[in-house]
Amino acid sequence: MENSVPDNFRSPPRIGNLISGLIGKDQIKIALAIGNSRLHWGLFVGKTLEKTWDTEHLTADAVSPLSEEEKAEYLVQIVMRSIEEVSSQNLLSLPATPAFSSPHTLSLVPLPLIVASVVTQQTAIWQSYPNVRIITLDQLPIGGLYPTLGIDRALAVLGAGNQFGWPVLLIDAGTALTFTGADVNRYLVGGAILPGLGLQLSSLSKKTAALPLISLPKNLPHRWAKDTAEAIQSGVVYATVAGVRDFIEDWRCLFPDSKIALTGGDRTMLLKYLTAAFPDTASAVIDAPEAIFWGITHEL
Ligand SMILES: Nc1ncnc2c1ncn2[C@@H]1O[C@H](COP(=O)(O)OP(=O)(O)O)[C@@H](O)[C@H]1O
Ligand SMILES: CC(C)(COP(=O)(O)O)[C@@H](O)C(=O)NCCC(=O)O
Ligand SMILES: [K+]
Repeated sequence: MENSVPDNFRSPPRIGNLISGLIGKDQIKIALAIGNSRLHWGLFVGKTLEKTWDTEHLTADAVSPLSEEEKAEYLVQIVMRSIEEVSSQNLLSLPATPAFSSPHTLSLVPLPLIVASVVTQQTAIWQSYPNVRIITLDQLPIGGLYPTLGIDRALAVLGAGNQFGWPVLLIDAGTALTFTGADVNRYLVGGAILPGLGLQLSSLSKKTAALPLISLPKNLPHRWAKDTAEAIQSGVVYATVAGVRDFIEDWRCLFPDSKIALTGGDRTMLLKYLTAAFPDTASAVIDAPEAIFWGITHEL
């Protein structure tokens, strides 16, 4: 996705026929969950989540020179271009009807956008979108939230609880690795935050003279490494899975029948390591890539 003002910014955007037909019907809503690494998009038709995808953050430099009107136009175009990109990959499994051929100018009919963000600078950019709603903690049907809790954590635990049942522990393997647990009354029990797998690796290389930037291993590595890259992988992976296991097992002592759901960009790798190291613990974990969007469903 473009990160600067597109060349053809002032030209009318091209719209897929399918989508343009649905716009007039007021059925499509776009959810944008802004994490610390990237933007997470969800396309809803009615209350059904049809598609999710990720893109990069927008840069403030691309947006700040624009007037308010231009910002609005630019953001509408960003949304539509993004949808076009994913829709060319077989976006909507909806039946096409003749009504879908009616032309719309998107700048006149911006799709409703619902934003949940933990990145203030990115929130500020999206506030210029003409038809935006920003979800805040006080709107969520979940008790015991503290004021600085990340909206991503609150929505994802809500979504996982609604989908799988309560109590629930939601583990988000994103930029940060977070645990968020709620009881049978949809009341926040509490949680924890540590650096995510990617962040552990990048911070080691950024804050040391000798350590290179290493990527995550494809599988559970050897624990007792004899070169630097493998030593970093071992340290990060074994310490993280041990910690994750400890949080899960402690939660299961408190709530033996609880569901445990895993989301976030590193969830597949984390689950692979956990499965190899602690199969019993891992077998209780449910893959839930869309947890935050299930939480947003409630807000549509
Ligand atoms: N295509 C990708 N781009 C960026 N990060 C990715 C990608 N695929 C997997 N990841 C992993 O996802 C992690 C970030 O998780 P994500 O849930 O996207 O973060 P956030 O919600 O905090 O923006 C990174 O640490 C990285 O290892
Ligand atoms: C903990 C987080 C940084 C996680 O963000 P993410 O990794 O999903 O981008 C975010 O939820 C946040 O800024 N939380 C505020 C502090 C709290 O939840 O207590
Ligand atoms: K996240």
